[in-house]
Amino acid sequence: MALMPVDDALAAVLAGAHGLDTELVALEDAYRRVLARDLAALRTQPPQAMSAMDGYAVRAADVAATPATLQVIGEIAAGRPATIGIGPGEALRIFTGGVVPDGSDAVVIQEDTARDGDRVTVNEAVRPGRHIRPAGIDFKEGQVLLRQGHRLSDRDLALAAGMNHAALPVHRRPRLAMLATGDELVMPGTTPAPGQIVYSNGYALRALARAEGADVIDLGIAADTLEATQAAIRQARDLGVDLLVTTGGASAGDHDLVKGALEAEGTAIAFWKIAMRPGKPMMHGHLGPMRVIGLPGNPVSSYVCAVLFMVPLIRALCGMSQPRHVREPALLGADLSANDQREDYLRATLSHDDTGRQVATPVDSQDSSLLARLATAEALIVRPAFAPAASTGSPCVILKLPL
Ligand SMILES: Nc1nc2c(c(=O)[nH]1)N[C@H]1C(S)=C(S)[C@@H](COP(=O)(O)OP(=O)(O)OC[C@H]3O[C@@H](n4cnc5c(N)ncnc54)[C@H](O)[C@@H]3O)O[C@H]1N2
Ligand code: MOO
Repeated sequence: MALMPVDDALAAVLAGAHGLDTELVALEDAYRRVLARDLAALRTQPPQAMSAMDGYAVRAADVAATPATLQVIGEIAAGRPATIGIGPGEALRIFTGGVVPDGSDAVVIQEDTARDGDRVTVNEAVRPGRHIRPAGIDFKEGQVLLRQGHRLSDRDLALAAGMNHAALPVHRRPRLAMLATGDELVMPGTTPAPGQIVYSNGYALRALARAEGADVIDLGIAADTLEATQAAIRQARDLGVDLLVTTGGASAGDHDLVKGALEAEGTAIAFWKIAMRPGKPMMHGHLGPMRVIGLPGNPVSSYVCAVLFMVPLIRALCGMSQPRHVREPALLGADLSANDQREDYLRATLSHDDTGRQVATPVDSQDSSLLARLATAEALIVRPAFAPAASTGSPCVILKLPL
């Protein structure tokens, strides 16, 4: 198969991927979940005009000339509206959040008054409306404030609460199974024998998948045999997961068995090998309703491919209306040579120049096995295929990595 352009590969991965079933979750559990329908306010906020300050509810006309002395006829606290209104020459003591009484059109802050028994002298004039939050200034009943396909931020939860929703309709989390391959892999904390490698990829990938909203099942490490790899693939299928992510065994060597094992289990491979660096041997397919992403084994390759393909796919299955990454402009912090036919994703650190513009500087080695450089990187510089040489300070496009 020919190398597939990155854009085409992403389109293939996202084809037909939509939000999964809808479930109702308590507001407390809805952080970063994706709304399954538009959300309208169940109430008007504030429901009545309210004072923004502690002071006195007055008629602005009564205090147009100062000092003006008014009769204090009662008190209003938040949650305890007055049963009376004010007439000419009258004021009501009011506290922040108190409902502005009938007859009043302004609030004078207490710092601008002098109280003497049941009389108050106002020393500063106020214009009508001063320190009053009109009814509905935040939002009105029926107003749609949060849209289907939107991932809920912390502020959105407060807004939804203010709208009087105790539970929210969201798409269920995609279920993702992660399978590593490689006889050479041993778990962190053990003593590797000569030639063995500590298993690392899965820790980043599972954290990334969970942060994007997936429920992740770890299928561990399959031995480098077709039987073991096929058995693990069947296990994922039988678990009914939405997405199987494999790492390693994706390229052309005698021990790279993932594609063959997937095909032997009946997976329809949509593509294998992408015109990108790192990550060329990535593959994607469907085994019945289960989607499969086969990531390369090199730690950087697996991570970059996961960011570029697994993350948008999880977002789409979570129901996000805009699952793709947002790219940003930056300036190059180093000279780059001309690129070849593979779109390049260079690990880079970020800084700012003295005018505040973002500068992306590639880390000193781009080898796809280098975990330490990957951990230092804050962004990927995206270089199109056949991009000409570019010098320090010239514009580039970046994709920020998760913090
Ligand atoms: N003749 C060719 N050789 C290779 C090609 C090619 O096109 N022709 N492609 C190269 C590229 S590009 C990549 S990327 C790698 C990816 O190969 P695999 O997906 O088959 O990965 P493995 O061989 O299984 O592993 C590569 C490397 O990464 C280590 N690894 C694997 N899994 C993990 C893990 N979970 N944690 C830590 N390290 C892991 C593994 O031990 C190997 O060192 O292929 C090139 N070869
Ligand atoms: O894609 Mo490989 O990741 O170039 O090493």
